Amino acid sequence: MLASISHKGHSYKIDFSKPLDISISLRGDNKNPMAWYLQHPEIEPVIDGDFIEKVSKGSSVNFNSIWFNPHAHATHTECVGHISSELNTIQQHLKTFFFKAELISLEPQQKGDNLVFTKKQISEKLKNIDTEALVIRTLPNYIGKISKDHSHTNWPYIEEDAMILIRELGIKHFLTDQPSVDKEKDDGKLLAHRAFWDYPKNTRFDATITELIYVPNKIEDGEYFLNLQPASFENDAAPCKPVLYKIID
Ligand SMILES: N[C@@H](CC(=O)c1ccccc1NC=O)C(=O)O
Repeated sequence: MLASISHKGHSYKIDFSKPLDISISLRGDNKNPMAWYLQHPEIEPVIDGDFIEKVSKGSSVNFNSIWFNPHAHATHTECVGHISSELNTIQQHLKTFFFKAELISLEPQQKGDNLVFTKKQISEKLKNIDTEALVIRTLPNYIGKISKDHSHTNWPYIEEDAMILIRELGIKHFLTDQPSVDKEKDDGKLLAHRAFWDYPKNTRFDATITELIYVPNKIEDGEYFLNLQPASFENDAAPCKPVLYKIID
């Protein structure tokens, strides 16, 4: 299914039959990725007395309850509600779901004990400074990311001035394969989150950060259309299925 898109004075073609899924599927065992010191999600049948709501146990339906945390377990999209004292939900603030996007792959730089993405790296690699969404794939990229336990790993993070650049370029949606854009243990500073949303000075309520994506190696760096589709949760964050579409011409 081909679609022709007119966007900011340019014409593009994409093929809806060729989605490039950059989400991680959620599962109820320890092959699920984990962060923030939680154990894995649970997907378990409802139990009513002696009766287990599972077809293989005599029920007419499979009827599972699911326990998970969007920030720790799922590809998830968050809004400023993640760091604000007042309630701001992804359902309230994200109102459109298609964006022009650029995917770049970056190897974080060692600075002392930390691995960081710098302003220089991003400004050198980014081709389209007009992009609405920026997707960063961390190098090295490997399939183990879809079941990694990130807790206590001090993952690579975005330096504050790099995030200020991203905001100043007008990029509204930022996607990363790390559990956070910030350093794991930062005494609550959350410098990149605050810089991205410009919170509390000039808050960008419609801007989002999507974490714990996985971008398979077969997807090349470049420009795409992005369908960013978080589930309809009245919460700061919701599980999300971001999908890229290659631009055909
Ligand atoms: N980096 C913060 C902690 C933090 O961001 C956090 C801690 C526990 C559970 C979730 C967290 N952030 C989730 O996005 C700190 O060290 O205070």
